[in-house]
Amino acid sequence: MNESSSSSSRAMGTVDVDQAFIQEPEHRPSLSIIEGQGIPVIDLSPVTSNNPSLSSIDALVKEIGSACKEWGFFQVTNHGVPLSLRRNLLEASKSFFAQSFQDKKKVSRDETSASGYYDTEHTKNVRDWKEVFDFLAKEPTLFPLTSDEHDDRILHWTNKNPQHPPHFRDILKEYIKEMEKLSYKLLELIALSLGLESKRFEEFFGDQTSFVRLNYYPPCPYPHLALGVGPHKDSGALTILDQDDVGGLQVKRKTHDQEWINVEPIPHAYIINLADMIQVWSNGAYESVEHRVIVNSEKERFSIPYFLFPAHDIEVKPLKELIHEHNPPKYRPYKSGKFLLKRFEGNFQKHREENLQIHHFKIA
Ligand SMILES: O=C(O)CCC(=O)C(=O)O
Ligand SMILES: [Fe+2]
Repeated sequence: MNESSSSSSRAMGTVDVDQAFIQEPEHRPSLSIIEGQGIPVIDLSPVTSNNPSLSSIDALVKEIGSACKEWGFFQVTNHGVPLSLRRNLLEASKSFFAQSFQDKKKVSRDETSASGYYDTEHTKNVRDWKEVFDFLAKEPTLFPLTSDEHDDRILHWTNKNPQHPPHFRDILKEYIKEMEKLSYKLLELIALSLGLESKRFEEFFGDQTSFVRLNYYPPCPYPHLALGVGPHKDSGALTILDQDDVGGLQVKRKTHDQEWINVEPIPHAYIINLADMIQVWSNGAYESVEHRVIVNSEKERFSIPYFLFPAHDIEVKPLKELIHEHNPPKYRPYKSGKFLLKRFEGNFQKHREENLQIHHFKIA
């Protein structure tokens, strides 16, 4: 966290608490451990090995379908992403965040591009206890200038490229290639599990606006009051997350009790979560699930999500194959890029109004 973050602090008990980080009482985490069955762990070898049998792929599609329905969150093993590349990226991330604030600020995000460093993200209007570096999958990434539906002006976003650590850009580029491969495999499995043609989702991702995020959660002196990331749903298609061995990610269980469940770190696995657009495309058959990150008073934590987003001008709406007389569309169409801009605009200060969410597009 930068030095200016304490400028608005006031004393609360013995710790100096910056009010911008403080969650409303209902969102403050209980730090006791919740026992319970964790999210499913799925072996992807039927689609990553050389000679898969058709029956093993069928079984995998069924497993993915149940995980999507029951949890919206699962972990995958044997996903094909080289471990050495993941280690290199994690080391590069640690070495980037270990620099001084002045050095990190040299690659700050600004209005010319969403790529870069910042430590001021707000989720639902409360400041997150974390630092971030975002890197776009495509260069340039085309994105609307404003959220106004009638404004056709487009920006060409490019990446911010830190001088340190060396090869930062090359490692990220290589990592993005792997994420693209894995995300297309997952989209195929999800399409098949919904009874769709396997490549059904691919057309949305030609000019994709996906990005990799490096998250750094410093130790936090008041983990009972703040969160690394407040409760939210991801707004793209899906997210592929690499987390280190510290833990802190929690997912809201879909059963009636709505408990927060810890997502236990499993060495070498990836966490997959469905995001808002899969919910709309599937007409609510699958749902985007709420999750959050709790912080730790002693340990720092690193995580690396890859957010898969379609092209900015894709109109997101329930897929026609899934719509029929007894299953009419449950969501109004929206333009991917305009929706995201409206949502970001709402993320900037702490105020009580809810920022734009997918349920605002629900047809009553
Ligand atoms: O750090 C994590 O484990 C998850 C972060 C997250 O949910 C997000 O950045 O959207
Ligand atoms: Fe998230």
